Amino acid sequence: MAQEQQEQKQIRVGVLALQGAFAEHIILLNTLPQVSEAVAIRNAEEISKVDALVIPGGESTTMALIAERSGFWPSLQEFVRTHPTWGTCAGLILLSEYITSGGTLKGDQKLLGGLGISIKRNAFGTQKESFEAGLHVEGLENAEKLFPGVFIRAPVIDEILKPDEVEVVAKLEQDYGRTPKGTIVAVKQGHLLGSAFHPELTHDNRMHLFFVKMAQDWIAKQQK
Ligand SMILES: NC(=O)CC[C@H](N)C(=O)O
Repeated sequence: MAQEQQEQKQIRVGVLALQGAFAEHIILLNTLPQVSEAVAIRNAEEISKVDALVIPGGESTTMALIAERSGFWPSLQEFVRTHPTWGTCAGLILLSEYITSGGTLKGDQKLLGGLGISIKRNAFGTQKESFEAGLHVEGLENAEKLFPGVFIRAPVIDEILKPDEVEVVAKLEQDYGRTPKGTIVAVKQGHLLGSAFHPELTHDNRMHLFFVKMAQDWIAKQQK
C-alpha cells in the first residue's frame, strides 16, 4: 500500500478563480507533496492543463453567471464530468443535481451537476450566523482528531438522490439552530467530493490531502 502510494504521480490542481475564496485553497494545496502545483483557473485553456479541480466557496449564482457570460461554462461542465473535482460550499451547490426550497425540487439555478444529491442553500441563516463545528470525516488522516468545519451561509445536503452511488463522509454532530444533528455536510461520489464547510479557511490541510489522494487514486484507476 505505502509502495503503491509512493508510485502515484504528483498532480496539478486547479482552483476555479472566477469569484470567492480561491486564494486560500491554492495556499493549502501547495503545502502538499502530492501536488506539483496549484493554480488559479479562469478559462478553458487553463482548465485543460490541470488534473483535478477545486470549486471554492463564494456565491454560486455569481460564479455560474461569470462562467456563462465568458463562454467558459461548457468546458467547465465537461471537466467536472470527466475529472476529479471538489466543491466547497458554493462549489458544493454547483456540483449538485438539484436545489430544494421548502421541500420542492427546483431547477431554476444553473448547476454543473454530477453529485446525486439535492441541496438547500443558506440553510443555516445569514453571514452573522456563521459558526465552527468539530466534525468526524470518514477516511480523513488522524480521523479521531475532529476537523474544524467552518460554516458560512452554508448549504446542507437535504436528500441523497442516488443512495447506491453517493457516500456520506461527514454529518453534523449536534444541532445548530434549525439544523439538526445528523444533517449531511460532506459527500463523495466517484470522482466528485462535496463539502458544505470551508476547509480553506483553517490551518488544517487534511481535507485537501483527502481530496488529492482521492484524485490520484481515481486517475491511477483510469489508466489501468
Ligand atoms: N460561503 C459560501 O460559499 C456561501 C454559499 C452561498 N450562500 C451560495 O448560495 O452560493
